[in-house]
This record gives sequence, structure tokens and C-alpha cells, in this order.
Amino acid sequence: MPVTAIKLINFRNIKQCELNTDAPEVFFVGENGQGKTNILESVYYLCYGTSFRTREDSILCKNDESFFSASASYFKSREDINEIAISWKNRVKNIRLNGKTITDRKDIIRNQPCIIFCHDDIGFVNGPPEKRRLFLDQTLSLYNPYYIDLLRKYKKILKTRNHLLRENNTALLDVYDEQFVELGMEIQKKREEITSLFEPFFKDKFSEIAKFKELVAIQYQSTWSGMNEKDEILNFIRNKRKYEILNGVSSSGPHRDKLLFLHRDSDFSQIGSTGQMRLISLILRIIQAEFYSRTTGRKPLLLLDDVLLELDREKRIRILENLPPYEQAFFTFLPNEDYVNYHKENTMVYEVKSGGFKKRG
Ligand SMILES: Nc1ncnc2c1ncn2[C@@H]1O[C@H](COP(=O)(O)OP(=O)(O)OP(=O)(O)O)[C@@H](O)[C@H]1O
Repeated sequence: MPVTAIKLINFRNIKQCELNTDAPEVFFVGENGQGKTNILESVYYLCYGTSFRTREDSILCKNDESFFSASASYFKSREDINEIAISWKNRVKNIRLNGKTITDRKDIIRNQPCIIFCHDDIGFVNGPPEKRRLFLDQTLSLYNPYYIDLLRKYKKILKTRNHLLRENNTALLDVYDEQFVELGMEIQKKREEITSLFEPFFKDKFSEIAKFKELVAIQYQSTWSGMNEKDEILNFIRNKRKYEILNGVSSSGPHRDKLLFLHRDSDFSQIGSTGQMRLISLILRIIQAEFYSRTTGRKPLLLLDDVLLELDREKRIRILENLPPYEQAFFTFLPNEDYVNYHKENTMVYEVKSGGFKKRG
């Protein structure tokens, strides 16, 4: 569903704005630090109920102000206009979909799917294990609300289990280990399945876009690898119990697994160039969006924040030609980028300066 209008009050450096965004592609062009990412962040915020840059809503509130609000209208069909609105006041967030309060964020994720291509995505390739796992968890959560619940349950059990380890409560650990392993195995299975499903697409796209002759493979490395039965894993973690009690943490399970990009069996993040890793992160987002569309029959919104900057002209063009099907795409550009070349017939262009927006043309 395309976003046709965005209204913001006190969102980051944007005091107030009402923007018409009724176009398949919307470009935001401006110098550094003017508010381009902020406007993309507001769209993401309206799709997920959280930011991709911070967990703290207070940070989104304009300095020296005590509240902010964001809302977007979008078409379900040309006759059926919907509105999502989020307000934050006295440190309380209120999310409303067509005037009705939403209490579980799952409901807005389902409502308006959105995929952000942002600078930090390079961490999917060269970042710490939790950042790399995030790619898989985001992919699975996007199309499967059950996975969101599964992760929530696992995180809760993990927290309790770590607490029991610190308390040396072996009787309760015996009970919790069962659930810990069951939920953990389910998460690992889903992550492994999605990794093998993505592998051939990833290889094809990488050689097509990067023109890198040698293959880069994706591998999910499980801390419980080679163990397919629950009892085997239970034995494995019980054998580690003394060590875990000593350290007060669960040393294996999906929260310790790794996503690896391998070139000739070594970690590509150690040898790839920044441009190559940027490409991999873009390709991962493309595959994520394509997979979402294939499984749900719906097209997401795409938000592309400055991610083409590190690529040479040929690769930029190849990335743009390979973008997944989208309902609408928002892009940010610096004024000296050749964005005019990517302009389509109905593209809307806004100039961004000090949190203000001026429509061009
Ligand atoms: N809570 C806030 N209140 C007021 N201003 C803020 C707040 N948070 C961020 N800013 C301001 O927003 C600006 C950053 O905007 P943004 O991140 O959108 O930059 P940008 O236009 O995308 O630039 P770049 O190309 O450098 O990424 C900075 O000037 C920053 O000081």
C-alpha cells in the first residue's frame, strides 16, 4: 500500500511537516545532517512502531520538546484510505490504526510491510554475531508473526535460565532446559531452512551484480550442529552445566549461533572490500524483500538510505535494476549524486534543508 501523505510534529529535527508522497518513487535530496534519514526513519517508525536507529522513543522527540507525533495515510485501494498514527507524550506511546489503539506491534508489522536498506546493514556481513543473526530474525519475523512469538518466548526462557544458572538452581534448570532446547531447536531449524533457501539466490545475485568471479557462500553455523534429537542436545548442555554455572550464562543455543559469508572456506568479512560487503548487504535486503513477496503475495515499501554512495556507477545501476518488486520506494541522495539519472516519469523529489521539505518541479 503506497504511503500517500506523511504528517510529523517534533520528530527529530522536523518541527512540523505535511508531505504529499503519492508517487511510486520519492527522492529526498539534501546535504548531510539536514533530515533525510529522519524522514525515512519516520516512515519505518510508522510501519514497525520502533525506529531502526534507536530503541528509545525519547530520542526521536525534537530537542527541548515534550511530545512528538507521526502519521501516514495510505491507500488500501483508491476508495479505502487508511491511517496509522503514533504519538508520544509523557513518555507514553500510543499507536492507532484507523483510530483504533494497537497494543501488540505485531499488528502493525503485518499491516504495512517495509524494508529498509541502511548504512548499518553492512554489519550483517562484517558485524558481531548478533547483528548477523538479526538479518535472519528480521526476515522470518516479517512474514511469519509466529516467529516473533517464538523469539519472544525463547528470550524469556533464556533470561530465566541464565538467572537459574547464577543461582545454581539445578532442580529448576532441569525443567527449564527442556523448554529452552525445544524452542531453541525450532528457531535454529527455521534459520537453517531460510539460509539454505537463500543460498542459491544469493550466489546468483552476487555474481550478477558484483561481477565477482569467485563464489561467496552463506552458512548458518549452529552451536548445536550435528545434533538432531532433543535428548542429544539436552545431554550436551547438561555436560556443560558446571561451566555454565561458573559463568552464569547459557553458552550454546540460537543466541550464540553464527551467520557466515565464506569465500574459499574463510570468512569473507576478513578479505572482502567495503564495496563488496556493501553489495552483499544490499543483496541480502533484495532477497529478503523478494522472499517476502513470494511467500505473502504482497509488495513491501522500500526505504533506501544513502546505501548506493559507496558503489561505482555500474554497480549502482545494477542494484537499481535488480531492486525487488515494491509498492513504493523512498530514496535519500546527496545533492551531488547523479540521482536525476534514476528518476522515473512520476518520481517525486523533495529538497531537504534544516528539517524542512521543498517539493521540486
Ligand atoms: N531529537 C532530535 N532533535 C532535534 N534534532 C535532531 C534530533 N535527532 C537528530 N537531530 C538532528 O537531525 C540531523 C540529522 O538528520 P539526518 O540523520 O536525517 O541526516 P541526513 O540528512 O540523513 O544526513 P546524512 O546524509 O549525513 O545522513 C542532525 O542535524 C541532528 O542534529
